[in-house]
Amino acid sequence: MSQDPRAPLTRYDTVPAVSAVLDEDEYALFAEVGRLRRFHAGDIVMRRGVIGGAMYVVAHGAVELDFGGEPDARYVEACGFFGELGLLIEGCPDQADAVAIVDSLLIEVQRSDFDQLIDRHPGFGLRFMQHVLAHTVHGGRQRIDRLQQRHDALKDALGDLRTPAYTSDEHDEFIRTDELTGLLNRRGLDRHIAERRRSGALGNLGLLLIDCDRFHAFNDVYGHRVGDRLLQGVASLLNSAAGTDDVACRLGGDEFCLLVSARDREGVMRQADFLIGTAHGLVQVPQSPPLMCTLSIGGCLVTPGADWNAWYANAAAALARAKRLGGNRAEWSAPLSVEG
Ligand SMILES: Nc1nc2c(ncn2[C@@H]2O[C@H](COP(=O)(O)OP(=O)(O)OP(=O)(O)O)[C@@H](O)[C@H]2O)c(=O)[nH]1
Repeated sequence: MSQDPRAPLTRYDTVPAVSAVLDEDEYALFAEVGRLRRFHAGDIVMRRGVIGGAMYVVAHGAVELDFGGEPDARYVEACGFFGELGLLIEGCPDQADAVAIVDSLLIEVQRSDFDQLIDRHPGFGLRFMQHVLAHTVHGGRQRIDRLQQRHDALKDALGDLRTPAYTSDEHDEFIRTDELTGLLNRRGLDRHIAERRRSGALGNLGLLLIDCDRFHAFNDVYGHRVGDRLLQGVASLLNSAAGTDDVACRLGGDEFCLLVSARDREGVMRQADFLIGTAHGLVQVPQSPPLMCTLSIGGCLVTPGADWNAWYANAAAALARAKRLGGNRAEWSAPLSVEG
């Protein structure tokens, strides 16, 4: 059935949406012809390069799309759709790997379902194709912008290489900084402690050793990239808790530390409780993938006469206790007897 171009406007003739999210009417029509399919977290929904011919609409849950060669994956949540090109263009391979990142319910729409839909609602077919086209063009434009930015960054980097532009200060900062989080790395922390020791500023200091709870499982469920984002979130949390003289560091993997100005156990543990409480609060925010995981913390006072290895061992003993007790808590270690 073809539509008279002079026909009055229907509700499908409005300006097409740019994002790959269906409005209420579109969603209802796909739900009418599609088939509900359940996917568990980690299940593959479609593979890049495979000729699939089906489109999916997220009814509940979330799916990660990896287009390959793009720095960031795209997340599709309720009412979002993907796989539409495979549906609309016969023989067109799917453009992305799609993986359910939580248990999800998807509406699968085969080409025969879509044909049925067009027969029943011809105006809808036109409107949906406009929507897909607008989204594809917009996505293409974004991709071009990103390529342009990458090109500019590479050009700058090349320029920097030609002129040995790194000052020794910049080089110094580079080797002291953790690339993922921007916090100090172990080398940076060692230098910081050595400087403080030289200037006699190791007194009234506490050490918090901070570790993410069950991070291995988090990576398994949500993927390494989402795990990276969570580590960046932990770093932001530490930065926001750190006072002007405090220093946050990523020791490696999912282990961090915070050197805090504090005279006694109360001062150190106040900071630890703030971190535990804030992380726990963020975990409660319904968000997929989650913003945060719970933390475990071991705290102790820094004894200036001892060295990093002794402080670390002291805080690590408290951290191990916090983990044994189920995580999401801070434990304390009594000060070492060595005095400087
Ligand atoms: N995403 C991401 N994961 C990392 C990175 N560095 C280390 N990991 C992962 O962090 C996980 C650390 O897990 P574990 O130390 O075994 O402990 P856990 O699962 O947090 O368990 P508990 O500490 O006992 O609660 C490992 O699976 C590492 O692969 C990183 O830079 N990014």
